[in-house]
Amino acid sequence: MPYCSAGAGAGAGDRTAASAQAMGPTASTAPPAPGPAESSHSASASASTSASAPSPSGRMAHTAAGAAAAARPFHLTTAATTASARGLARAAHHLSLAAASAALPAPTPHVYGQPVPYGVRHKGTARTNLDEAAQATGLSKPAVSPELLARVTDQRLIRTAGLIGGKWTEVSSDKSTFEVKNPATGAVIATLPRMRADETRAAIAAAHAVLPQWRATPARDRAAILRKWHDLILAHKADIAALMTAECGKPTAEALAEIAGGAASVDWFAGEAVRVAGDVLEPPSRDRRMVVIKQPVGVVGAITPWNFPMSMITRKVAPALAAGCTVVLKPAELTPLTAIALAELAERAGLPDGVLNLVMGDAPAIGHELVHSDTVRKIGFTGSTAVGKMLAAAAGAGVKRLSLELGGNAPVLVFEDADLELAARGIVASALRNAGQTCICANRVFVHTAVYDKLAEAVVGLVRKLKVGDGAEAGVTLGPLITPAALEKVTAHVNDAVAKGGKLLVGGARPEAGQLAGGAGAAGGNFFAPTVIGEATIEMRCFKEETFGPLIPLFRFSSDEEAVLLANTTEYGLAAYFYTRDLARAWRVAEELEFGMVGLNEVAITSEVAPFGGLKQSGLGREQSVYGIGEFLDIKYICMGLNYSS
Ligand SMILES: NC(=O)c1ccc[n+]([C@@H]2O[C@H](COP(=O)([O-])OP(=O)(O)OC[C@H]3O[C@@H](n4cnc5c(N)ncnc54)[C@H](O)[C@@H]3O)[C@@H](O)[C@H]2O)c1
Ligand SMILES: O=CCCC(=O)O
Repeated sequence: MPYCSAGAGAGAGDRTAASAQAMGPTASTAPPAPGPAESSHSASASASTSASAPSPSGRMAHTAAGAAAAARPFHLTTAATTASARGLARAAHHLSLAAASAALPAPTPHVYGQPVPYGVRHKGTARTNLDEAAQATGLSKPAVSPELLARVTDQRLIRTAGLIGGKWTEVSSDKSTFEVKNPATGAVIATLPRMRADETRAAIAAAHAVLPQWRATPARDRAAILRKWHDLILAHKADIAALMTAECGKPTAEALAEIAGGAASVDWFAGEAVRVAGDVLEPPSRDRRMVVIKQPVGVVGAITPWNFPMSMITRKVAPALAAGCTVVLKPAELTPLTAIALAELAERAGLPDGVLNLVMGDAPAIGHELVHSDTVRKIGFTGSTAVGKMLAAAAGAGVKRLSLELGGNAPVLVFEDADLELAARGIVASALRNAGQTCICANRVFVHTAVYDKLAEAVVGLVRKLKVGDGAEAGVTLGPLITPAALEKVTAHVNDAVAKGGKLLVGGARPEAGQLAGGAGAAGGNFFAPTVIGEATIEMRCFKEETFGPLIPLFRFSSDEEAVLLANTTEYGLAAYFYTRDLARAWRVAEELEFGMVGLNEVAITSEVAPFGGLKQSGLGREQSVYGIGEFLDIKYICMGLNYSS
C-alpha cells in the first residue's frame, strides 16, 4: 500500500560527525575483550548455570543452555574447529551474561515522581541493584513519564529495556542510561539503559545460538509468525502511533500512515518467505547436474534512524526473518520506544527467543561490535551518508554483506504543461512530510519559468493552511523537528538563501508560542514555520545539501535539458519527481534522471510492492518488493557429478 501524508539536517549532520569521530580508527581497530567463558568456562558448564524456566507462552523455549546446545550441531557441521568451539563457549557465556543481567521481575516501570523499585531486588528490602547503581553513579534509573504512560492503553508495550535472547534487559553493563525527549515539548519521556559492547556481544551470541533452529523452521511457520506480528501491530496501532508521535514528533495521522506501511511490509515478506526458490541449470555435459539454492545469510545487524521509527525497522527485520536470518536490531536512540513496542509484539506473536534482539544506547560502540563481528554476516543500515560510509568501510574490511539506505536531495521538476494544482499539492505533501525530515522529501523544486509565478502562488497558498504544533493534537499537520540542532540547520539554510538573494514568500522563522497548537507545553518544542523561498539559486546551501526541515526552495529553469542537468547535479540519487502531461517527455526525463526512484505526476511512491533504494551516494541494495528478500539470502551453486562407480 502506498503511504504518504503530508529530512535533521544539522541534527543528523552534527550527530553524524560526532559519531563518526567516536567510531574512528582507534575504536575500529581495538579487538573485543575476550569474555571469561573463553578462558575459564566450558560451554556446557556456563550454559547449564543459566538455564531458565520454559516460556509460559508456549513459544519455542530457548534458555541459554538450550540455545547453546542447539548451536552445537551447527558449529560441528559447519566448522568443527577450535575457533568454533571457542565461538560456542563465547556464545554460551554471553547468553549466561544476558540471562543473569536480565533476571528481573516482570517490568514495573519506574514513573517519574513516583518511584517504583524494580531491577534485581535485594532479599528482605525494597532496594534494588538499580537503586545502588543510581546512588553509586549519580545517574538516573530507567523510567517513563506519567505523560507517556497516559497516552497508551496497553502499558506493557512500554518497557525500559533492550531484548537479549528473549530476556528484557533493564540494566546496562556499566549501569548508565540515556534519555528520550518529546520534540514537541522538550520534556524527558523515558530513561533507558545505555547499552554498549557487552550487550551487543550478548545479543549477537543469542542471535547466533538460535540461528540453526530458526533457519530450519519451515518457511510456512516463519510466515505464520510474521502474519501474527502484522495483525498485532495493526491491533495496537493507536498505542504505537502515540509512542511514535511522542518520541519523533510526527502528527498522529502520519504516524498511523507509517504503521500501516510498516505492517504492510511485514505481511508482504510473510508472503515472500514461502516463495524463496532456486534454479536447476542446464548442464554443459550429461555427466553432471547443476542446481542453485538460496540460504539465509545468517545473523543480521540492523541499524535504523529516528525519522521513521517503525517502517525502517520492518523493512529490514521482516525480510530477514522471512529468509531465515536472526537479527540484532539497533534503533535510533532518539526513538527507541516504537522499536521496543514492536519487539514486544513480535514476542507475543510467538517469535522464538533470540531471533530478534534489541540493543540501544551507545551507537558507535554498538555499531563497532556489529560491523566487526565475524558472526554478523550482513549489515542493513538506514541513516546518514556519513555514518553509512563509515560502516561500509568497516563491513568491507570483513567482507560482510551490506545494504545502505542513505541521504537524499530529491528534485521536483514542474514542466510548463504540468497540472499545476496537482504539482503544488504534491510538492507541499512531499517537502513537508514529517516536517521535511524524510529521505525522499522534495528538497529542491525546479519550475519552468512560464508557470513559475502561478505555481509559487499555489504552493504558498497551501503552506499557509498548515496547522503547526504538537503532533498529538487533533488537526495538526506539521510537527516539530527532532532536535534543537535540526532547528539550527534549517535556520542556517533559510538565512543563507535569503542572504544570497532568495525571496521569503512565507515562514522563515520559529513560530510564536501563541501560533502553535498544543498549549503552553509546545513552546518548548523544536518548531520551525513551513517556509517557501522564491528565486532560489544553485549557490545556496539548500541546493547542495539535504535540509531535512520544512523548507521549499523554488528554482527556475527554461529548457528540459537544463531541468534534468540541475536535478542530477547532486551526489545523491534517491528519489526524484516530475510533472508533465507529455508522454514522450515523460519517458525521456524518467530515463535521464539519475535516481533510484522516480515519481511521475505522483509523490506518494513508497509501497511494500516497489523497490526502495538509491543510486550514487544514496546507498546500495533495495528494500521492500520482490527484490528485498534477496538482500538476506546467499546464493549457493551445487554441482552433482553422476560419473561414479556403483
Ligand atoms: N535512504 C533511506 O531509505 C533513508 C530513510 C530514512 C532516513 N534516511 C537518512 O537518514 C538520515 C537521518 O537519520 P539519522 O539522523 O538518524 O542518521 P544517523 O546516521 O545519524 O543515524 C542512523 C542510525 O545510525 C546510528 N549511528 C550513529 N552513529 C553510529 C556509529 N558510529 N556506528 C553505528 N551506528 C551509528 C544512529 O544511532 C541511528 O541508529 C538522513 O540523511 C536521511 O536522508 C535515509
Ligand atoms: O525517510 C525515508 C522513508 C520514506 C518512506 O518510507 O517513504
